[in-house]
Amino acid sequence: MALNGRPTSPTTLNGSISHPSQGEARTDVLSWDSYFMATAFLSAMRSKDPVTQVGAVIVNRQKRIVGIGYNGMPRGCPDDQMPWGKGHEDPCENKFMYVCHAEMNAILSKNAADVENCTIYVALFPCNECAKIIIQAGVREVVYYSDKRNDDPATRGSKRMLSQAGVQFRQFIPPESQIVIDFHVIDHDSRSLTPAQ
Ligand SMILES: O=c1ccn([C@H]2C[C@H](O)[C@@H](COP(=O)(O)O)O2)c(=O)[nH]1
Repeated sequence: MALNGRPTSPTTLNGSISHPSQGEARTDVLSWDSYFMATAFLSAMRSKDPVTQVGAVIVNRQKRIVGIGYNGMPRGCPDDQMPWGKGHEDPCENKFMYVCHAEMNAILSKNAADVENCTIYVALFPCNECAKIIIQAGVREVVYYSDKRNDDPATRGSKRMLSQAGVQFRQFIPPESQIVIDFHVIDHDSRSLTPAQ
């Protein structure tokens, strides 16, 4: 079964289809791209933004995660005391004045000396301000999921800068329609992640 060319069966923690016998390695595991993009979306689930939740994950050349973030208020600015709307005539009453973007948070949270030559996985194509930070940090590749703002000046400017700076960008096309973590089907008592049969 396929939907828009994609398989419809969800990828679950135990793998979706094959059940190799013991002694054989599982083969239908998540690809690296799916793994990191799913992690970016998991991070986005922490965002308090009521409209758009963005997650970002930075991965080095050894496939290690060296930074992760989501869009949110700056440290020390309480979420419940900051504005989350965007329709106020006073810019200081709109979220845009304050929210730190996911990409910036991922870069600033790095647990490595730097993020030179890393890849950043992002739920949404980075805006122009994030592109500046990505370029200046030495990130060499952007993998994005949504390009829904491709007509916005912020996205057009971003693509212009990334292209000029030699930062590659490509869209992630998910090979699976879902990645499911269903705690109810995970067998607590088993040493494998295979649900109880
Ligand atoms: O590259 C980006 C662009 C935007 N964000 C964040 C900033 C805001 O919290 C939302 C966008 O809000 P809208 O109400 O959808 O305009 O997304 C980001 O983290 N990275």
